[in-house]
Amino acid sequence: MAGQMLARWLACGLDPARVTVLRPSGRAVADGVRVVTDYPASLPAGSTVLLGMKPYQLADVAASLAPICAADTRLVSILAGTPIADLRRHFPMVSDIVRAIPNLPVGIGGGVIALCADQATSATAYDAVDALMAPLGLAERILDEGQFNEVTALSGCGPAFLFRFIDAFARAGEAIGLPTEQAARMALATVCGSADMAKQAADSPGVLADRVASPGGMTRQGLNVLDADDRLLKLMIDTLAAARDRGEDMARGG
Ligand SMILES: NC(=O)C1=CN([C@@H]2O[C@H](COP(=O)(O)OP(=O)(O)OC[C@H]3O[C@@H](n4cnc5c(N)ncnc54)[C@H](O)[C@@H]3O)[C@@H](O)[C@H]2O)C=CC1
Ligand SMILES: O=C(O)[C@@H]1CCC=N1
Repeated sequence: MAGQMLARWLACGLDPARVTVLRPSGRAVADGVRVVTDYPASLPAGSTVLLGMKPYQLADVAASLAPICAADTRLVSILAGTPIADLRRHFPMVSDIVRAIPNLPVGIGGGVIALCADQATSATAYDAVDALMAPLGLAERILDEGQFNEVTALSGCGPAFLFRFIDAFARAGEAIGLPTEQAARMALATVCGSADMAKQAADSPGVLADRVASPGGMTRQGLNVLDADDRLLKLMIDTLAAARDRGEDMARGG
């Protein structure tokens, strides 16, 4: 995930010489970006540190990273299910901490980045992190951190659910008799065109769906299947709730 963010920042003109990536593998990241496998003795003044490892690694990483952070270090965490209070416990010397949840399309500038900060983080630092996210896509401030697992389920995990939908849509086309490749191509183009249209339309997607349906026609018959007993809605609610609940487990150390 962090690699996608960095790729977009670099594509938008970030000077690679200003970036250092710490990754145990030491594998190169991008031209001009320094990769290290161990922590430096100190961080440059006013550094912004992006935590992009797995959530369960927080304590291990903090044990080495916290001692080299200073009061002017700015910390941005993308660790799912990891509350700001946990970050504060592991990085007591850092005052500016922003919790963020990006999603994978940030790599092409079409992402969604949820942001949250507590009262200890300065407005200037929060604004700066918000501005940093601007080239990645839509940055949304979440006022109540208690909703962060819900947000993560919707926008952080969302691309996976939508990719699964596109795949199922294409396979359904194949199942009713279309050639595999053609069904995949047409399904994806239909999703992209519909998403673009929904973005530009004054009406909600719910209204647009009804507009496709000619009275007594084919679309209505299909919508009746999706709508019966709120089948699709219930499936989406169950999907997001399961993802949200996992975030709550992770916040409890599970
Ligand atoms: N995959 C996604 O769409 C999203 C992921 N996240 C969060 O991003 C984080 C990473 O997830 P992914 O990118 O999916 O996993 P990943 O396995 O692709 O990336 C993990 C990264 O951590 C680095 N790493 C491993 N051990 C480390 C250590 N000891 N110190 C420093 N770096 C270390 C690895 O080099 C690797 O680049 C997680 O905390 C996840 O919750 C948040 C939003 C969306
Ligand atoms: O699966 C996960 O836990 C992370 C959080 C959002 C997307 N990937």
